[in-house]
Amino acid sequence: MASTAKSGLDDSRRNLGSPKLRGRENAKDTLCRNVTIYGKCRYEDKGCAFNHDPLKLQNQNQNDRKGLNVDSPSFTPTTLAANGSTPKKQNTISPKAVSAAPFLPKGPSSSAQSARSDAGSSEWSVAEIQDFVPQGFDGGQVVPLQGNGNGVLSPAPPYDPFVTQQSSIAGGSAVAPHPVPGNPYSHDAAAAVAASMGSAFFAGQTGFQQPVQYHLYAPIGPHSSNITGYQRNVHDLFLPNDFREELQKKAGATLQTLPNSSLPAHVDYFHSLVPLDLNHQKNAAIFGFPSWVYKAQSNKDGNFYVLRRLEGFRLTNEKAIRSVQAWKRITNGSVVTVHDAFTTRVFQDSSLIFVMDYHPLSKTLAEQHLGAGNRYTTRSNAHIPEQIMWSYVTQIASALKAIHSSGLAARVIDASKILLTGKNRIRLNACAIMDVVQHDTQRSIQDLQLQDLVNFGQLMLNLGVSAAGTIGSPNKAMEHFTRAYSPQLKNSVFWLLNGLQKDQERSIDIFISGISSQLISTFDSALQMDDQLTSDLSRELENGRLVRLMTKMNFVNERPEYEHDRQWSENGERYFLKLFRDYVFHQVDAQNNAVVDLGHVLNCLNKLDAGTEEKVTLISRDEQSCFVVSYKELKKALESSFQALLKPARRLH
Ligand SMILES: Nc1ncnc2c1ncn2[C@@H]1O[C@H](COP(=O)(O)OP(=O)(O)OP(=O)(O)O)[C@@H](O)[C@H]1O
Repeated sequence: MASTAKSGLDDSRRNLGSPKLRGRENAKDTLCRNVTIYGKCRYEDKGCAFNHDPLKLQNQNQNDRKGLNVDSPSFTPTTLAANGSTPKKQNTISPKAVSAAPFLPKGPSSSAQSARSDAGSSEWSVAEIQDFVPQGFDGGQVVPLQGNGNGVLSPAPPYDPFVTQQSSIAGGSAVAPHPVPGNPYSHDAAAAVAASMGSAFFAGQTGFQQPVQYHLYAPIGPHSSNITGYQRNVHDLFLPNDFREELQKKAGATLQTLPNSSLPAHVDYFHSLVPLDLNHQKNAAIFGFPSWVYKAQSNKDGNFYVLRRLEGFRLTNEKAIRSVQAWKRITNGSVVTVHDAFTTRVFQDSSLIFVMDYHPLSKTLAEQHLGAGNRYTTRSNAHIPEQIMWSYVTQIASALKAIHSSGLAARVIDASKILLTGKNRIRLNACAIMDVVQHDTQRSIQDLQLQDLVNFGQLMLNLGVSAAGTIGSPNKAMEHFTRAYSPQLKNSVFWLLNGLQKDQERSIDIFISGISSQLISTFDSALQMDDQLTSDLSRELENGRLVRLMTKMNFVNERPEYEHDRQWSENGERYFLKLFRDYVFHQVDAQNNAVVDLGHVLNCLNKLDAGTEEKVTLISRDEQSCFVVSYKELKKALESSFQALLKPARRLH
């Protein structure tokens, strides 16, 4: 870190956002952005005023900085008292009297060890904070994230994070594949890091070392589109839009409330009931009692559940409701989990309530494919493709396998009681209910399980012929199904439909063995989906890290309670952090327009998080002071300031 007053200002300021001084006369000192992004500039010989030789520019920058860098002899940081007392306050910021310099300037060769011991002597000690020690990585794998990170302005229009993918690609994205001088993400930097750590790192393979090199964006595959680095854009850094939208809508639905509702305020340990039924006409065809479905929040854990109410049910046998215990143990991806069951009189009748998992914005298969309800389905039923039929078959088979092997039977396999909770993701929704309401059935469990298989076949048949409208006889339906689907699917469904014939042994296990080849392909689709989600998740991982970093910065910057405490806000580490905040977020272009460049922000924050040796020139708002600090020093400053906040006893007053 170095500071200087006006003397060396003009040279260093060229790289920063002062509109007054960043005119075209300085363009020769600025690397042309076309060179950065495309490797060359078409207008190099046609009057482009910017610099086209990165090497020359780098040398020149190094020469320029000699008078204004961490090695500047004029810089003498005032060390703080060894006993940790408050350092003396200074009236002005001058290179000789800047009062809070906890870290001594380091050359690139200084070791992490010595940096720690130096820092340890001051009030702002960060001895407990580990220096960033870069670990080896394959720089060739990394697509560098590089916006306008060095503060250089170029003739290209500023990067607009809100542009669409196509226009961003055409106009040059904020993400460029070419390494720039001093870029820690480049292959060269990686090689230098590896070299500085010695060959032992590679030869010895000492294993994974901490802290990890976690500031690099390593795109996690598989990558379906074959695009090159410069075509990547800001959308690649976040969840895909449609996925994000889906999650946000689901979150919105989960939090939806119903003001002035006539429903009871509390049902046992639940409150905030919102009805999910689409129609007011209830039929009792399935359970023998009219049923109502509500979303509700639990008092116990704050989570949202679905309450299915069976109106007018009178519990006569305690054992009946205890049968739900066995259902609570069924955890299967294709079954809506049952949590509890109880009776209540808060609806002014005797009602039986089942507590189930809530899956926001789900529809029933009947609503999706059979035209039931009118909220979602306005068009005629579409033919369900064979792949989707197999996906449904696989999921229901999986659900039945879990249920039957627990000695239970689903008893209701009906399109209106199967939930579609995501793209082609279905779950059996009415489990456990029949075991309570028809507890004293005379049918054996084997019989009920065989009936499950028949109901399963009937459901698939109904779904398969839904596009053909009402088909009179079962034979006609089978004919239609035979024409519409492959022999393997037809045979599987017909095998299920014959379930009650005693000519051969039947069970869900036998059925599953029969469709094993389809299971494998559905399993593969599920794995691919899993890969896709992992890849999407990894993008948010980096964003989460940067949010934490920005939170830290904002905790430290410009705290109102320290407004008049010069030790805190206008001197030393906090002052650099404040200027750094301006450097990251508040730059303006030559026309005094705000630079809205997400690439620049991410670039700076990642370098800060990694604590790179790269230096950045910070200028005060009144343009009276200028500092050259490395990201490593900024990182230390941020950490020590944050640690100081966490230790009230050590605060300066
Ligand atoms: N566990 C759940 N999570 C989220 N939504 C659910 C859940 N269970 C049911 N729903 C929704 O509640 C609504 C009503 O469900 P219900 O099972 O009563 O279907 P229905 O079409 O009204 O059938 P019926 O005419 O037999 O009552 C459906 O839109 C369904 O998507």
